[in-house]
Amino acid sequence: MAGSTLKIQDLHVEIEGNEIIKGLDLQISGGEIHAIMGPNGTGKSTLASAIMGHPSFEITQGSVELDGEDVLEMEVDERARAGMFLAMQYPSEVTGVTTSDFLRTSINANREEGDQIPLMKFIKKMDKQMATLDMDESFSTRYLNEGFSGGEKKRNEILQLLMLEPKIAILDEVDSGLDIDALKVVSNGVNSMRSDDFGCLIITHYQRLLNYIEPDYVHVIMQGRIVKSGDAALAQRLENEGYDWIKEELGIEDERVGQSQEA
Ligand SMILES: Nc1ncnc2c1ncn2[C@@H]1O[C@H](COP(=O)(O)OP(=O)(O)OP(=O)(O)O)[C@@H](O)[C@H]1O
Repeated sequence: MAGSTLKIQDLHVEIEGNEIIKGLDLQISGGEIHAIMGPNGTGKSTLASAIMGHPSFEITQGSVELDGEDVLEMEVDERARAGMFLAMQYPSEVTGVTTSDFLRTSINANREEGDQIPLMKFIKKMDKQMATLDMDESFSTRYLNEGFSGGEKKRNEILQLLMLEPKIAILDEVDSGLDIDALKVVSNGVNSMRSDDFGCLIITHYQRLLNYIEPDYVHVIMQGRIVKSGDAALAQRLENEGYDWIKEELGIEDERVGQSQEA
């Protein structure tokens, strides 16, 4: 079967009683790269966390389905096993667990008991993907993200993407903290995943990343909803003109950071 489809309909998400996502619709299918952009505090990371099942975010309305299966009924590990992946904006440091052990355990957790990845196959794959990402092999034996620089953490998130080969990935600001060379390397890594079996949602503030990973669709989120969609040219316009023209079009006077407000 070619590609999976993640379908989000009328999603409403609250945190501590504050509604952040207010009726969001989005569909991502295999073969498609979507980018989502929007001012600070408009709910981009909230959307990513809610889709992946972070317990702090309460979904009060709407649905998220992967190939017709109710994602919201799944535990976090079931979502990963179903083929969903999140590269986090702020990856956690995990002392005592090496990057290599983490990756092997994660891959095997997504496989059936009798189908665990053979050690040599795993090592070969990891070496290959670390080379793709221009990562020194010493990272494999370091504790997960411990003492990694901001850019190294982001590379490590993409290493997980390449190793786990999800059907649908959400990349939350993978470009933040990357130097220019690293941006290209990370983009090449993401582009190497491009196929009909892979759909991707890229959360970013900067058009620059989208020069390297060309999106099929660009969406703008404001006030917890997608208020505009287009192609790569939309990202270019945002880069040149900012968000004011969209606010004017929609009659949004003040996008206050961190406050619930009515549209
Ligand atoms: N754990 C939390 N407790 C309280 N409020 C939260 C929490 N997490 C997020 N929020 C609030 O939810 C709103 C949306 O945050 P979110 O991180 O989703 O925005 P964002 O669009 O990803 O922002 P940015 O572009 O700055 O990364 C913000 O006002 C934020 O302060």
